[in-house]
Amino acid sequence: MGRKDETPVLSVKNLKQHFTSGIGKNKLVVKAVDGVSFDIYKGEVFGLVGESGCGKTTTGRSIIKLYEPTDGEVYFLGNLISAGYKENKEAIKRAKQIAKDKIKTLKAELTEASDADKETLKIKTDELIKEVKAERDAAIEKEKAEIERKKKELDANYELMKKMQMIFQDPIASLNPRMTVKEIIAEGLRISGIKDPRVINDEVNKVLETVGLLPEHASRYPHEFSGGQRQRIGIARALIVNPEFIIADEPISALDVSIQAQVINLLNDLRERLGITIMFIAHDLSVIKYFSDRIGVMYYGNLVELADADELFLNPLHPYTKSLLSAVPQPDPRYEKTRKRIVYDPRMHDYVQSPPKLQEIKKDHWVLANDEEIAEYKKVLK
Ligand SMILES: Nc1ncnc2c1ncn2[C@@H]1O[C@H](COP(=O)(O)OP(=O)(O)OP(=O)(O)O)[C@@H](O)[C@H]1O
Repeated sequence: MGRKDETPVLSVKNLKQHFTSGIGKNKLVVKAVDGVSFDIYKGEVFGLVGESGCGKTTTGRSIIKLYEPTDGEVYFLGNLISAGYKENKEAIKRAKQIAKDKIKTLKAELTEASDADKETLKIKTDELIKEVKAERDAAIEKEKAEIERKKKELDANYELMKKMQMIFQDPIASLNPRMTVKEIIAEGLRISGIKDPRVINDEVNKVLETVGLLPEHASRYPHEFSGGQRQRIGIARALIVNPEFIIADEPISALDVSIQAQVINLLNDLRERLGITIMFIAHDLSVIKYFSDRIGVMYYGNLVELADADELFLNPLHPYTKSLLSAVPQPDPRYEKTRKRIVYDPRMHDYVQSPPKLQEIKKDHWVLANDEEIAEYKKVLK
C-alpha cells in the first residue's frame, strides 16, 4: 500500500508478534502486534504512533530482528529479512487433523459393514487410507519446505541487517557506561571486521562531527554528557555503519523539551543530507506532526489508519485517530480553553457480523473499517 510505483525500502506484511506466558489453563497470549502491514519509501520519515502498550516498540523490534516474529514477513530493499512460521505450522496441524478425521470415518464405515462386504471393503479402505496418508505427507512436506526456504533466504540476507539501525528511547540505558564514546561508536565497525586504528579514528571523528559533537568527546564516558548529547552518541553509533534505514524508538521522550527540537533537527538533517529513511515511533501526534511524511496509527496490535501526515491531520477518519488528535495541545489559548478530549471506546464498532479490514478510502489514505463504516467515512470526506 502507499506509493505503488516505487520499491519500498521496508515492506512489512501481516506482521504478528504474540507473546505467550504460563502453561495449560494459565496460558496467556499477548497479541502485541497482530497482523500489521505497511511500506516505507526511500528518504521518507514514517511515523508510527499510538498510546503506550499498543505494540509500536514490538513492531520496531520485530523488524530489526530483536524478536523472531510469530508470523508475517519483513522485506528490506526487496529482500526477506524477517519471517514467522505460524501459518506454515498451522497448515501442518490442519493437514494432520484432516487426515486423522478421514481415516476415522473410513474405519468406522468398515466396522459397520456386513461380514459379507468386509473382505472387499477392507482392501478398498486400506488403499484409501494410503492415499489419505500420502496426501497428508505431501502437504506437510510442502509447508516444511516453505519454512526451510524462508530460513535459507533469511540466512542469505543476513548481511543486509547492517544497513538497518535502531536508536533507543533512553540514551543512558542504551550506552555501556564502562566504554568510552569512541569504543561505543566504533563497535559497529569492529563487528564488520574493521580493525585498522587509523580508519576507526577517522570514521569515529567523522561521525562525531555529523552529529554535532567534537573529536575530543571521543575519549570521554557517557555519564559526562547531557541527555541530548547522549542521544547524539546513540545516533553516531547507528550512523557509523552507513545505514539506509533507521528505526528511532521514542528518541526524544526522555529529553527536556528544549533539547527535543535539536534532536529532531539532527534527524531531519540526516534524512536530507544522507538520504536516510526513518521510522519514527512516538506515543503522541504533536511530536511527529511536523517531522513525518506519512503516519501510521496503531491501536492494540493493529494499524487503524495510515495516511500522509497532512491528510491525517486534515481528514482523520478513525475515531481512535480523532481521540489522539484531541490530545494535541494547540498554541491558540482560546482554542486550548475549549479543547475537548475525545475518548475512544472500541465497543462503538459493531464487528460481529462484518469484521473490519484496512481499506484505501482515497488515494494513499487507509483506514481500518468494515463496509458500513467506509460508506459513512466517504460521506464525511465529501
Ligand atoms: N517481551 C515481552 N513479553 C511479553 N509481553 C510483552 C513483551 N514485550 C511487550 N509485551 C507486551 O506487548 C504489548 C505491546 O508492548 P509494546 O512495548 O510494543 O508497546 P508500545 O506501544 O511500544 O508501548 P510503550 O510506548 O510503552 O513502549 C504490551 O501489552 C506489552 O506488555
